[in-house]
Amino acid sequence: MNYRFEASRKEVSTFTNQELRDHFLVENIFEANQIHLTYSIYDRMIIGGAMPVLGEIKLPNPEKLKANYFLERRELGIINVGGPGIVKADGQSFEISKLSAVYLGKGTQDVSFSSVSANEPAQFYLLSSPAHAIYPNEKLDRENVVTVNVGSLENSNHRTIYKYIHQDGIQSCQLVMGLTILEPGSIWNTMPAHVHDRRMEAYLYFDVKPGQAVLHLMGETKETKHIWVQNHQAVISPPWSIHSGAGTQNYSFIWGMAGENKDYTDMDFSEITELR
Ligand SMILES: O=C[C@H](O)[C@@H](O)CC(=O)C(=O)O
Ligand SMILES: [Zn+2]
Repeated sequence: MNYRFEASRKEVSTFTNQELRDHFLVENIFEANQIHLTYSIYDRMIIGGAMPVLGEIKLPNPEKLKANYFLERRELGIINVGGPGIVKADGQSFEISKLSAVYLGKGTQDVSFSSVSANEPAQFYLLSSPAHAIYPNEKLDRENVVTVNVGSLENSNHRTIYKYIHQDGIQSCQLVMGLTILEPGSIWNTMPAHVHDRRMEAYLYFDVKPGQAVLHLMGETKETKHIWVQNHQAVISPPWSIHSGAGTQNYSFIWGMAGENKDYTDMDFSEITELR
């Protein structure tokens, strides 16, 4: 498991492109038959991916957690962005196709991942935050997810927000998770930009078409920075940072947060004309 420590606002404002990438970009999420995990010190979120091709892969118990098992003091949100796959949790089996999700609560001991077909491997995106209470393990199929249609083609930000784990959805201790799909011709996510000092956020960009990329924006409103992000790469957003992006074409991304509250609408917006 990789570690990503904090960087101050002042420090970030002086970062070179490479330093910015080293701190905030997670390049390796999905690798055949592997689980990759990155531990961010921001709200102690673990960001990762599991891509089983042949057989099962187990959720490990990284030494750094000093736990008896991964979910001893944590909860886990899983969204599949690949082919149909199976999540096994203490003997219970959840089959999920693309864009369906599973929540696993604190106390779940044995977790493993497999694909229905090696020709179309599942790609499970993983987000885990510390948990103090047990909430039931649950699956949510894509067709049952609460959606909100926002933005407009005129503003190049027409998109649908799918909310999975949040105040009024799957219950969790602090994890909030969902995804956003941009319509063809729309490229901007989260514009007007916002911050929520109360929660960190992480993004996984997916369904970025071959040859295309996303310009992810971060930093303070008056000191913005950018990172070019490829398909299936993730970015970590500190609680004080904006998180927004413009693609060279439409794309999708999974967002996830942890912190003070699970209120999706708790955002402090910036005026677009205030951005620097
Ligand atoms: O705090 C919420 C997150 O930043 C995202 O859900 C925003 C988003 O998906 C969008 O506006 O496109
Ligand atoms: Zn946000």
